[in-house]
Amino acid sequence: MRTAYTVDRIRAAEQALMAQLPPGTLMQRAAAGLATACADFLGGCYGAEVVVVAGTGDNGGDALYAGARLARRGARVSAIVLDQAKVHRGGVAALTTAGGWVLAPDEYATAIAGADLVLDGIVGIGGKPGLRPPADRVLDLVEEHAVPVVAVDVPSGIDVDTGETPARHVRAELTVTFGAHKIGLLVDPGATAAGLVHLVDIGLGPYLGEPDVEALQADDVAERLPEPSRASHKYSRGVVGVVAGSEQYTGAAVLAVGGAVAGPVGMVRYVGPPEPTRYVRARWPDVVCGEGRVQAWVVGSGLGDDPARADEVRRILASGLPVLVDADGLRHLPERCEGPVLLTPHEGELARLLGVEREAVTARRLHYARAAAARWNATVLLKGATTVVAAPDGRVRVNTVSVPWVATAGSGDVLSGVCGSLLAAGLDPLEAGSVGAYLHQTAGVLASRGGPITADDLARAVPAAYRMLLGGDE
Ligand SMILES: NC(=O)C1=CN([C@@H]2O[C@H](COP(=O)(O)OP(=O)(O)OC[C@H]3O[C@@H](n4cnc5c(N)ncnc54)[C@H](OP(=O)(O)O)[C@@H]3O)[C@@H](O)[C@H]2O)[C@@H](O)CC1
Ligand SMILES: Nc1ncnc2c1ncn2[C@@H]1O[C@H](COP(=O)(O)OP(=O)(O)O)[C@@H](O)[C@H]1O
Ligand SMILES: [K+]
Repeated sequence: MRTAYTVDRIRAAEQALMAQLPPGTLMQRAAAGLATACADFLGGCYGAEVVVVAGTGDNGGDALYAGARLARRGARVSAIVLDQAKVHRGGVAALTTAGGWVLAPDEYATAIAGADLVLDGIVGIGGKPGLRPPADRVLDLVEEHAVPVVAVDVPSGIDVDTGETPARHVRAELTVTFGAHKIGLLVDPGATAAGLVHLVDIGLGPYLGEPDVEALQADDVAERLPEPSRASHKYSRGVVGVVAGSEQYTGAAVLAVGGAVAGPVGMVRYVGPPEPTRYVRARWPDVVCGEGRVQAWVVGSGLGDDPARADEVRRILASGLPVLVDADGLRHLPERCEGPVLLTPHEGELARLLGVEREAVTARRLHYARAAAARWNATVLLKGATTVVAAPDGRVRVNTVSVPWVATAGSGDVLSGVCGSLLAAGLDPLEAGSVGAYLHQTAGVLASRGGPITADDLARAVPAAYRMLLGGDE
């Protein structure tokens, strides 16, 4: 499990650990891990040109000490000191002792133009969002010359606790973070600004407590994927009912059912009008069409605006059974949901639900997913490159495994079927949403292999992704 914490929790853990260690120990641990990661990134130190950008706090200190280590290993390391009066003095002394040097302002442009790597030590967890002068001017040069950036702890300028980027910020190829992941490294748009994230263990683990945000990894997903036993029969494995598609949107029915049959349930029921029913029957002889007992429902994709279907959605939501509500179904939510409910909006749908602009949701994904979960007393899965799943009790999971080819028409319909199948097999909405999102994107990786895919390809790849995660034969 990848776990992320607020800045306050990380600071508290740091205090507890520091009280037991000689001064400066944690910074040296951080700098050593950072220097090793930079050397790996560069593919060797000797002769590499590295520019350290050091702000006024300990983040600058980490960057300078790492620069000193790289200089000792043969790199040519210079430093841009953003404020001479407040810079970490020990860090500057270590760098110059190791053969590095501090640049004069008229040398910045040439040094950055010739750099193989810029180390962003502008601000870390003590930073407020945005970049003050002269950091912004230095970043102009870095972007102009397209120099790769390794961010120290976090990409400077992001909101570390939320992943929001309300102002100018660094875009890194790699972020080397210390002690624990910060929430803003896992949630977009901060996650995108961070690039790849490498965690350096500095010993905070025993002091961190419960995480604020979690991200499942392959072994966590494998543990959670339901598997039948010798005693299983089709009903004990779970039955999922799908209410999706209409005369106009027949594809939504086929794709949502496609996701459901690819999941762990023993049986799928489809309930819908004649035309989509014909398509579903033709495609899956194993799907039972018509009402009947189920353990969970998937409702909403491609329903259109038929009032009879809206009543059906309301009736299902009032049943107390686990329900996944997607797309058009989201227009028929009660004032507050009862029972286990998983809502799966994309940003536009969540914006409409909450009466805000889509851009606001894009900018504040964690905030609005949490707000909607609290407002409707339901788990909210906000789709996108980093999917956020927020439960009404405050727990949050994000899915950071993704492939952009999955952003294709009908892909969300497949996701609804996959997550609904997991709900019917007994997972609670937070588990079903987070496991389903991981499974769906893993199917995308397998189906795509670097090229375009259709939603149908995605559904067909879900069983292979399931098998791979369980450690079965390829
Ligand atoms: N936690 C841990 O376990 C460990 C932490 N370690 C390291 O310490 C880092 C935290 O260091 P930190 O507390 O000194 O704060 P830091 O992030 O350097 O920035 C504060 C300074 O920046 C300034 N400033 C603020 N906003 C700004 C902006 N937008 N643009 C420009 N400047 C801005 C702010 O100025 P002020 O607002 O006070 O005027 C203040 O002077 C942490 O990220 C990690 O790298 C490791 O060494 C070891 C283990
Ligand atoms: N950039 C991206 N990278 C990976 N997956 C993405 C990206 N953007 C969207 N997705 C995924 O694609 C699916 C799109 O769903 P949705 O917006 O409902 O589309 P549709 O309504 O056409 O089915 C979701 O699972 C979402 O998480
Ligand atoms: K930084």
